[in-house]
Amino acid sequence: MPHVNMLDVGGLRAGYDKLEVLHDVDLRVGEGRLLAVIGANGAGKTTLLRAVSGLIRPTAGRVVLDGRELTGLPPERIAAAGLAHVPENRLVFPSLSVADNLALGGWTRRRTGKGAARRSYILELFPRLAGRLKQPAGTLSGGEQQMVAIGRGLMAEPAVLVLDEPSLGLAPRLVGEIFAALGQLKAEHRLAIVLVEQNARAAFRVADEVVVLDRGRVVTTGTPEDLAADDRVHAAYLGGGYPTAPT
Ligand SMILES: Nc1ncnc2c1ncn2[C@@H]1O[C@H](COP(=O)(O)OP(=O)(O)OP(=O)(O)O)[C@@H](O)[C@H]1O
Repeated sequence: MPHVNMLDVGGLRAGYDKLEVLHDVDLRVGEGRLLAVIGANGAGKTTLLRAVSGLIRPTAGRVVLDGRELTGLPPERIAAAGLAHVPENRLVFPSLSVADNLALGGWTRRRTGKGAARRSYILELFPRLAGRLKQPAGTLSGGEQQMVAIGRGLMAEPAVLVLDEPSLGLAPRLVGEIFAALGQLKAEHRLAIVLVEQNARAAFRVADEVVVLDRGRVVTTGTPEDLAADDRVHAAYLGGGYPTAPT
């Protein structure tokens, strides 16, 4: 069955002042699919997510969400069109409770009256947060803060979720819980997900497709199985030990 492209990025160029960081980047993500973007430090992964979500303005190319062209729109318009961006460093409002952090994420959808239902599905996804709703978000562990940051993005009922290094600095168990939630979001809620990750091994386990970014260009793309069988990708990003055939 063909996958509907929820996010279609083509010929994207973007950077900072006169520095072009992304040169002609293409990527597509279908409904219910997860695309992992991997690459060395400075490859342009964060810049790519910023350009897609409108935090920086592309100088060329297109960003199309569910058939609607959003290129060059400000970030709040892109968010309202259905794209949630969970940036690096799990930004939560530290003095606000978990419940208030989540409620802020649902602000743009407050008139739908479905806030309570959305919150309970986020608590099913991240059961650790259920007993901590009143706790100030700044007192949570790093992994729990990451869950709040993702939950806040989900409160806006996005069709596309883009995440920047959600595993950074977290214990393996928490990484496992977060990646399991991403698997659930794509399978059960049909979200299209773009996951930028340094932890390529974890990303390969949950991805349907992987893009390798190198100095602002897509150099390889394929399924995790195909890429794990590519010696150069394996040596550069997986560091050996990844099972190239399902066991
Ligand atoms: N605000 C900025 N102003 C100027 N240059 C920037 C800015 N942010 C990033 N860059 C430059 O853009 C390039 C790509 O950075 P980016 O953060 O997108 O890479 P990355 O792949 O996400 O790296 P990392 O894995 O280290 O987070 C780098 O050369 C970086 O120095």
